[in-house]
Amino acid sequence: KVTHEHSEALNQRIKEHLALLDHSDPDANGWEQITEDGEMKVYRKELVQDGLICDPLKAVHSVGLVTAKEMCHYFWFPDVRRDWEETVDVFDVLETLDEATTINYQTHKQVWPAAQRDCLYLSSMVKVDNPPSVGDKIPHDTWIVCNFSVDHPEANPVSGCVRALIEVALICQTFITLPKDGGPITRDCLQCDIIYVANVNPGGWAPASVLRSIYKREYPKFLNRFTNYVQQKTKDLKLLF
Ligand SMILES: CCCCCc1ccc(-c2ccc(S(=O)(=O)CCO)cc2)cc1[C@H]1C[C@H]1c1ccccn1
Repeated sequence: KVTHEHSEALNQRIKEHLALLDHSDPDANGWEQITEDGEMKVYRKELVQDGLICDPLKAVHSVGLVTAKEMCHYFWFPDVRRDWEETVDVFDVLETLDEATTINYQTHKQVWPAAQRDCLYLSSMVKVDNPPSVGDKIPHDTWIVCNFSVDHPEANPVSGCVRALIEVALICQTFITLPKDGGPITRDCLQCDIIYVANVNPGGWAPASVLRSIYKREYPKFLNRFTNYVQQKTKDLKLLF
């Protein structure tokens, strides 16, 4: 459905990201694993575009106690961004396009010797109907948050920042194990499978070694911090499907 000027672009990106749900073996087609921490595996590809390091990043994870909608809600919801995002300085919502779509401006903490980066992007949370089912597991629900760079007339960029371009998706699927005793579904029955992809173009020069070490350090940290945040935030709340 078209509700705003970016609807077509958003629907196109969602379609492309959902292709990841075929759970094609991440170890295949060129992905190199850079970290493994329990259920979380982080992969990258080495990609240089116009002399800039644009390594695509992909992480797969599986966490208990939360639903796909809860994970995507807290990833999308602007009001809680500061609770879990620690590499961002300025964060503003420039425009709210509908109840699940905003246009955000943010600056990232500078990483010496590179110039500080900022991002201007659309962020939308969408429920995926009839997702491609994977193997024998049938997901209870599938949600996606898509963050991708757009222009906006009201962006008032922080001077000195280099504009980074992002293409990010968080795809979450809830799997429920019904309790043996036929009782109500509790958080212990939940398993949320996550696929996170991030394509960040730094927008200007940054030393390859610095960028690659940031990515290797920051993405696993962010995924652990964010998933722990959602488990804590939801532990005493009603399950949100
Ligand atoms: C010299 C550094 C050049 C690149 C800087 C940069 C820009 C944007 C981003 C980024 C932008 C959005 C997202 S998100 O998933 O949509 C959530 C919303 O914030 C995520 C990461 C990352 C980085 C790189 C720091 C690197 C880095 C990696 C994970 C976390 C933080 N920083």
